[in-house]
Amino acid sequence: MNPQLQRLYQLAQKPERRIIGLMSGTSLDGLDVALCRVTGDGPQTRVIIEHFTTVSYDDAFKDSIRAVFAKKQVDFEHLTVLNEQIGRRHGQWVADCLRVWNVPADSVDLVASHGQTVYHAPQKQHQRPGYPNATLQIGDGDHIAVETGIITLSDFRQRHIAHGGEGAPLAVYGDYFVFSQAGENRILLNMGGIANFTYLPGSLDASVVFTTDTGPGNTLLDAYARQFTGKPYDENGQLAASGQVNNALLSALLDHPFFVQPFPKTTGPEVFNSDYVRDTRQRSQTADLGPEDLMATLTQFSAKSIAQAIQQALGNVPAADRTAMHVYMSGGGAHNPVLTKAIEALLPGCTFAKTDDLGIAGDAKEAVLFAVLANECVAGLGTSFGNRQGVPSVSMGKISFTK
Ligand SMILES: Nc1ncnc2c1ncn2[C@@H]1O[C@H](COP(=O)(O)OP(=O)(O)OP(=O)(O)O)[C@@H](O)[C@H]1O
Ligand SMILES: CC(=O)N[C@H]1[C@@H]2OC[C@@H](O2)[C@@H](O)[C@@H]1O[C@H](C)C(=O)O
Repeated sequence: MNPQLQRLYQLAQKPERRIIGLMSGTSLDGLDVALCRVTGDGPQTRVIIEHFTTVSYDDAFKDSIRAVFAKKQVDFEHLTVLNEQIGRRHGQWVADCLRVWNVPADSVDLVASHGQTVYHAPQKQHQRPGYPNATLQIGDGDHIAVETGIITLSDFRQRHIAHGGEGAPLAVYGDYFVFSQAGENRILLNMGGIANFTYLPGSLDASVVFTTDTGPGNTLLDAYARQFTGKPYDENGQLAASGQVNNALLSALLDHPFFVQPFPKTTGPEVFNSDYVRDTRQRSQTADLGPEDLMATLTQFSAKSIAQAIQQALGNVPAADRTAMHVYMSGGGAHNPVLTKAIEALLPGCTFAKTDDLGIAGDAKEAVLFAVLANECVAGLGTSFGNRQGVPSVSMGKISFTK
């Protein structure tokens, strides 16, 4: 037997696994690295984060990704070399982190890598007859395995699609396994570049667990903060706080087919980008809006589309479960008080906290998710989510050996 297969077989039987989860999201801010101790599987999964850091991307690396990111037409050679480059860099950064943390590579069982999404194309969006849902993450896992010397799982989204999903949101699996609480109805709301949420019933019934993207989180805020201030984001929502929401632009922004599509649904910066804002400003005759008012309006747009999606989705939840909904926020948007306060004001029936209050730092949550998915892939017994659309009952991830 290939000794690496033997190693995989052995680590699958361990009572506890040390897994590094990696996430590089749509904000292109950097690589989130979470070293986790994972025990159990499925709803018995327990995670302790031993170390967490974000390795920031330098401007040249960001620009190199932006050259292909969410673009219909790209330089194909650049995309090809970037696939290898991202894999290699991510692997090197993991090796650097392990050195800084003083953790020997051979004490780590697995790396679980999301890679970099470069294009997300659900069928509802691309509308090409005969073509399925599609999504593309690059940063090949073989490089990570070779650079770190650790067996690596990657490319998690494809099996979701092969089983009829849109390849996202995958957060639902980690949310259900790690954050479900008997007797408490929870919404786990993540606000990255794009926002999504998971509904976790206090009954713990996997067959009613629900997930969807809601639309933009920070992606538009970042694009305009970059343009207006030269900084990567609107820190603490300062610029937005100094402006007024323009209702004409807000309603025009909310008038997009994505918001009337049935749940569950996914989207990305392919749809919600500065071209969309520019066209909508022209359509609503708000092209002359100043930076502060535009930021205030875009922040309210994210808040409103998130709150609206939660309200609409909860309409399908049994009335008895709709009460006392506890929302736990995570992702970079949870640091933006203008955004979080707007959401709280729009959902007066809910209580609000952060996933940090449940023991998982909101900035680390998505990296932890991939550690949980890798744990499930090698050691999971399989959890049935019934026939819920968007939550196929499958394991995910592809395996890269180190040699
Ligand atoms: N103090 C802050 N004030 C305002 N916004 C902040 C702050 N800190 C972080 N953010 C926002 O959070 C973003 C990063 O969020 P995060 O890392 O969750 O996104 P991501 O993982 O790339 O996205 P996705 O979940 O869509 O893949 C930043 O680009 C910024 O918009
Ligand atoms: C295709 C893709 O990368 N989608 C991301 C993105 O960022 C947030 C939202 O859109 C979510 O659907 C997804 O990531 C998280 C980790 C998810 O799958 O749950």
